[in-house]
Amino acid sequence: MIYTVTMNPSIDCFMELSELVEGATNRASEQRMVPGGKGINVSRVLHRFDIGSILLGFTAGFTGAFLKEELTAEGLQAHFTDTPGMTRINMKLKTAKETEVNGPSPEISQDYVSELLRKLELADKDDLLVLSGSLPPSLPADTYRTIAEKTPLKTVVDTSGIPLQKALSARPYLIKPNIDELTALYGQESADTSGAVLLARKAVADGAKNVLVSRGAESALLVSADRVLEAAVPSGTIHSTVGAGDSMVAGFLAGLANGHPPEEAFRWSIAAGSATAFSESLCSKKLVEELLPSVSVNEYKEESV
Ligand SMILES: Nc1ncnc2c1ncn2[C@@H]1O[C@H](COP(=O)(O)OP(=O)(O)O)[C@@H](O)[C@H]1O
Ligand SMILES: O=P(O)(O)OC[C@H]1O[C@](O)(COP(=O)(O)O)[C@@H](O)[C@@H]1O
Repeated sequence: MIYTVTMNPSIDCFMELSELVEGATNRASEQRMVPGGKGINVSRVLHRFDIGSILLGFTAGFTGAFLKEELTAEGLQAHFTDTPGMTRINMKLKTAKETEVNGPSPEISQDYVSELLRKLELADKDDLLVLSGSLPPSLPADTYRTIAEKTPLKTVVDTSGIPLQKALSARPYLIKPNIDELTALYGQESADTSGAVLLARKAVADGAKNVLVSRGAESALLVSADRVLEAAVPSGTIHSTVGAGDSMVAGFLAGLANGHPPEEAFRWSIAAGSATAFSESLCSKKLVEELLPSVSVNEYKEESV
């Protein structure tokens, strides 16, 4: 079984408008509200691949109730813990560009993390744990590391900044930084492909078994102690990149769950990320399957590192 943890879920409220004028009343032509948050998106995509997961994390208020209703109606196992406050709303504004305003997290006390750990005690040692998204600021920055260290489960961590840096020492099976998150992790402004490989290798030296680096339309890398793989990303028309990174995590896990080795799971990951970027919402299995043949993976040339 796969457990996904979303400590700071959201309702993602998508609005389309021709332009966004600061300081004016803007009117949207379209509006759509969907469950959001990184672990939740991973579970929603896995479900499209007929892979079950248990969704853990914290929900609050009527927005939290909406989340649980929607996810349950979709056939997902939403086992969230209710907390005081209000699950946030994240605005996703689509003009010619994508602008995001993510709401603040409710305050979550340490007691709720203890309750989450109790729920994880039910997991089997062969289960997989996905810790995804930002941490509520009321929790210590090493919360993911603490959870990963307290469970015997193989762990995937998809977060950024200090929580990611701290989680590395818990030796996660996989981390999935985008290029900005990877460069920020090591205090750099930017990195080209060889720079990204160097930084991903640092992350491996610091504890990650596999580092899946997404670089938007440019390429993606899968770096582990013994090899570096690079893949080109399919081209297509972008509808919304919200959830594309989460779809990569889900695609990778779906590939593994279907018995494929990591290099093939890497292909699934890119096909899923791009399928979401080319869709209005999260990817369909059908589009992922259509894109798969166009994703080729190569060993990264060592001499150019
Ligand atoms: N312009 C694009 N064209 C094709 N695929 C894209 C594009 N932007 C994103 N993707 C897909 O989404 C994945 C994740 O995108 P990226 O922006 O790097 O990560 P994140 O969503 O985590 O910030 C990419 O690896 C790729 O598969
Ligand atoms: O927890 P964070 O970092 O604020 O991110 C939450 C947001 O990220 C998403 O999970 C999408 O993430 P990606 O685009 O990186 O896949 C949204 O659903 C959500 O609004």
